[in-house]
Amino acid sequence: MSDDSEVVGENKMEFFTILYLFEPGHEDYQRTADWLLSQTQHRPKVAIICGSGLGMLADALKCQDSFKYSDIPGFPQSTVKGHAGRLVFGELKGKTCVCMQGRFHMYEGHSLSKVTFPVRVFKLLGVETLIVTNAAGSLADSYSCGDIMIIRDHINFPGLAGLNPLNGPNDDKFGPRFPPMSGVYDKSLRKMAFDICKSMGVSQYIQEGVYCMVGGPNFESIAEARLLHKLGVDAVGMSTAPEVLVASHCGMRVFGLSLITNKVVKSYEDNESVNHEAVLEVSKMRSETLQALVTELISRMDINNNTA
Ligand SMILES: O=P(O)(O)O[C@@H]1C[C@H](O)[C@@H](CO)O1
Ligand code: HPA
Repeated sequence: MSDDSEVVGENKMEFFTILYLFEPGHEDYQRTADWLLSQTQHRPKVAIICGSGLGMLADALKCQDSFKYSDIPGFPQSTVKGHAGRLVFGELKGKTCVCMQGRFHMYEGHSLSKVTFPVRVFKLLGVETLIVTNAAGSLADSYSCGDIMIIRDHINFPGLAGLNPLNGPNDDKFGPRFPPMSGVYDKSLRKMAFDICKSMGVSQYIQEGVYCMVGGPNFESIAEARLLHKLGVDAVGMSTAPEVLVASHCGMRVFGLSLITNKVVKSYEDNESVNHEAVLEVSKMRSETLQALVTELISRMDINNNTA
């Protein structure tokens, strides 16, 4: 007969085992991918995830096939303003792409496997490169509102605290149990983006730095902002790291951009405060530059395009 502590331990295991039964399995991702493949002739090699207010990135796609998230079997729903909730397939300078107009955030109540569900579906569609974009607040003193930060690396705060989309049984068909996270943001794509910005004449507001994901939905307190600043964070937001993690786990190449929509308040003397409307307003301000940058980056990418 086991003592009480052993019984508690056993129950705990059972709880987590039951919990993971409700997580998507390989057949769920496959079902969604098969449905999409049956609805469009496009066979994308590049996927773009649009951050808050950045859905216009999809407007550049030609010969579009577009699907509301609510019509896609297994897809979660967007609930945040500035995230339209549409998946758009199309051609960009001869390269086939799929673009998420709206992403899923943990604070909306989605589990991290739901937040990252589309990324694994993209993998099954044949996507090899993921471009992530987000709206973020800056901690770096040298950054200004409207700057575009090429993401060099990230700090995944929820991940460090044990909230990880790869928790639970590992699906070896996607990737290894213990994936490395160093060098995830592709160096050659980052260099290419810098070169493009130079030729576009916009280098003065291009930065490169470290993005930090926090859980949200609240913006940071001043003490939290100071902590992040001390940790070397350049920009903070509420997304991106889980998507990048899952993309890298299944072998995708990753490139990321943060649009600096606000400076995070770090001083008790500062009476400014941020709000979502202001974030969306600044996103609009840089939409053309971001679209031109992403379009040129994709057009220069070495992609083996095969259309169905
Ligand atoms: O989807 P992203 O990361 O661009 O959205 C940011 C973070 C919050 O969802 C929202 C705050 O305004 O914008
Ligand atoms: N903090 C967190 N997320 C954000 C911010 C911010 O200041 N701005 C846009 N998304």
